[in-house]
Amino acid sequence: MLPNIDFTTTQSYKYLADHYIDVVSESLKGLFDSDNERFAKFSVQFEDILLDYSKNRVTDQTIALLLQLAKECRLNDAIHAMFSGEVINATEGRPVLHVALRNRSNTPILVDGKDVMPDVNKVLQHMKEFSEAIISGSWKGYTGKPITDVVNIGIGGSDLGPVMVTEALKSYKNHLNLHFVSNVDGTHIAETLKGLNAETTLFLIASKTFTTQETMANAHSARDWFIKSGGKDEDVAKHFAALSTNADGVGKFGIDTKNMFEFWDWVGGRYSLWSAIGLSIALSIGFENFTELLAGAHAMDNHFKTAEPEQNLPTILALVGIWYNNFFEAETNAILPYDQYMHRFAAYFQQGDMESNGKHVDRNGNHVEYSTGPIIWGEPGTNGQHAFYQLIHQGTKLIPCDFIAPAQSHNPLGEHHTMLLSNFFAQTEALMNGKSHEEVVAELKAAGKSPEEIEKLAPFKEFEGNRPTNSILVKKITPHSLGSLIAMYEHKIFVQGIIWNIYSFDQWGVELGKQLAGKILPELRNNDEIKSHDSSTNGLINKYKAWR
Ligand SMILES: O=P(O)(O)OC[C@H]1O[C@@H](O)[C@@H](O)[C@@H](O)[C@@H]1O
Repeated sequence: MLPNIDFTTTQSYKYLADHYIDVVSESLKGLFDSDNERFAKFSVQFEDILLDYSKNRVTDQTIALLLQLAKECRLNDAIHAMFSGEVINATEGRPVLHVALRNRSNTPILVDGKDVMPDVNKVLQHMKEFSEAIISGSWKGYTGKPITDVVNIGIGGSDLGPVMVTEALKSYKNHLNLHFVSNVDGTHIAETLKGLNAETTLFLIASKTFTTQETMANAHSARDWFIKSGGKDEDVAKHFAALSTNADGVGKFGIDTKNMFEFWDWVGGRYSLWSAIGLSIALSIGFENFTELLAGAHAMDNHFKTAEPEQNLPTILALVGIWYNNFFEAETNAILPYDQYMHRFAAYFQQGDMESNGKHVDRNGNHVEYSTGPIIWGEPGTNGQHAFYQLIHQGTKLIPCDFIAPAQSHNPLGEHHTMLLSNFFAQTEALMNGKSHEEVVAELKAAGKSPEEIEKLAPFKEFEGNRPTNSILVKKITPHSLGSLIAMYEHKIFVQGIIWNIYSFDQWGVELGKQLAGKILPELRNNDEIKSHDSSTNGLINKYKAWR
């Protein structure tokens, strides 16, 4: 059982609310000036990942109170409940065990009294054999040629993780060309299939439920294309594999169950890249590297489970996030990787975080009276600097940012990486220090501006500063460190969900739109005038019918 505590009724919450009044008037610059030990105090390292959270609007007391909050919300009990396979996804009646998928120590994890590890290992073995056969070319297509292209068809959690990881680890990639089709917009599959040869293409139909409209539509179109290109029904087995929990659905689609890679209902879609859903990753970077990704995540799991809260990276990140979300009333959290390979990292955690903690009902079914999950967004640096950083620096909104950068580049080209990192360091410093009126005046004076011009221009050139950031410096983005980094954010989301007393592992909020689309679809199949909806929806549908 998860604890069930309204965090706003805890003693630490009340202290934090009072304490906030003091901290809000403090400047980060001042906090650094008055404490030489600030970096040493407010940074933690786990393996090759350094989290520096010193550029946050926190004091010793803030951190102490936040840690007390975690304690009062019985975070440790919640962690124990997850890792021991309790049914913590109560609205779906399931345990939450993505940690079992990467449990490299193989210690038994029980669901309904049965150890899940033998099944986990069996699927991993299947993934190993299959990926090795495809990569080596010993697996042949229907005309005897080796596979050159792999198309993963899936959406949401069955797409975002594999896309993000295969991009982030592109420098580990082998000769196979990877493609991802997610959108039901026919353009996505049509454009992808354009350059492909059916004889050498492998489709992975990735869907936990094997009922998702988009994925099923794309899978059928892929099958039609395959048959039209010359493949026969009996050749489908050589070119289609399924990654799913739904064996019946897979069978009905016509995929040989020998080519089905199973996972289980205790794996949430947005936590499934560690499961069979990761097959495209294993194909792209090889099974050894895939297991390194799992090992990195497992190492972070152990850290999360055992490290003291004040040394615990996911816990610290979560608590600092709560400080901004619930006291400063920050609405968003930007994730800004200074690594081009990680360009889908923020998009990945948009689902990871927002589908998990975008909930307004607590674990008792009551409407919460506090803010829950933040809006997650971001793009890689330095691109973002030339796009939206203006608002982060000088806008009216407080945007806590996570800056992530590798110390070592996979492409050490001239001075590029040094330049990239100089921006990484400069941005967090600039956001913290800002630029005072005096500094702006001195600068304008030095540039030869008149006193009138200086007076006019100065306000526009000033930066208030005091804008908080986390810096996450990683030695190098490897399968191992990336695994740890992803798991760190996953557990951050978990901790926040525990404190907000919400269920982080269901996603009922995606259902209503699906239901309505199902109702509207048949209405679009004829040319009758539609009157059954509100005037806006009727008007739009009828105009669409007139224009199509
Ligand atoms: O993997 P399948 O079952 O196709 O689901 C794909 C996605 O569907 C969405 O509606 C959400 O429920 C996601 O959590 C899920 O990842």
